[in-house]
Amino acid sequence: MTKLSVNINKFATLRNSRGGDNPNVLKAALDAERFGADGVTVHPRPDERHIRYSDVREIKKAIKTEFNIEGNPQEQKFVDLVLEVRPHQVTLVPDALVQITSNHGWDTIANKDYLVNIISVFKNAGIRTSIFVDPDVAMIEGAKASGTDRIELYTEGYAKHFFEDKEAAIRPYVEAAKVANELGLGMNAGHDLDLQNLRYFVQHIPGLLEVSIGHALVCDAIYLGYENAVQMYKRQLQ
Ligand SMILES: CC(=O)[C@@H](O)[C@H](O)COP(=O)(O)O
Ligand SMILES: NCC(=O)COP(=O)(O)O
Repeated sequence: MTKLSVNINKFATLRNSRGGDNPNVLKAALDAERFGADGVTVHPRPDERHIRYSDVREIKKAIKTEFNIEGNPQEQKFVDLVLEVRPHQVTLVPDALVQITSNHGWDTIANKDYLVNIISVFKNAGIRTSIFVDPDVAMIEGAKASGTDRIELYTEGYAKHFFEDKEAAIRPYVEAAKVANELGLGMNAGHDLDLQNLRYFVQHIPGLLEVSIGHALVCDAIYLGYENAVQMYKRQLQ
């Protein structure tokens, strides 16, 4: 069954908005796993707008399920943090500092040499690697050449068009998944997945190992309760 990794970035957004420690980010991570999540994801951005490097170190000491750290390895301090903390998985995301959120995958062809090198650094440290990619067959093939363990399909395009034409919205992802499975690439997915679009996605993407979900889940938790929200997302994966 596809695993759920809860991205707790937005708990940190709320905490930072008042300069205190409420909500406590470590508690959000531990509660996610207590409520049934299979893992926790954080995305410490260079400006620490939400998750701080100190949060990452604190969570690593206490987490019992899978820890996934996302970020851009072109920031040396991100590489240093990941090698220090050694999470189960690192997900490489090609975000520029100025981006409000992640909005594209790697050009795995243009960045092949760079990705081969940085992926080997993390793999040699015993950390599973995943790279954020668009549902583009050429990029999936390029990901295989990079030596990464997994890809993470960037699902904003699917979410954006889900209600207007879900068959069309899922089509590129089905194609990408077919190639990833043929190449023996592990497959994760994430970005803008929610309670409305998640089940259809999981039903149509064979071999999907993990979804990482944050923004919508935290928004749902405000209205439905955090424990209830985590369990509602888990039920979408059954
Ligand atoms: C890689 C990805 O799609 C998400 O983890 C995204 O990075 C969320 O980042 P924000 O929480 O800063 O929007
Ligand atoms: N990798 C995707 C992720 O961790 C969460 O993305 P979102 O659900 O906050 O859009």
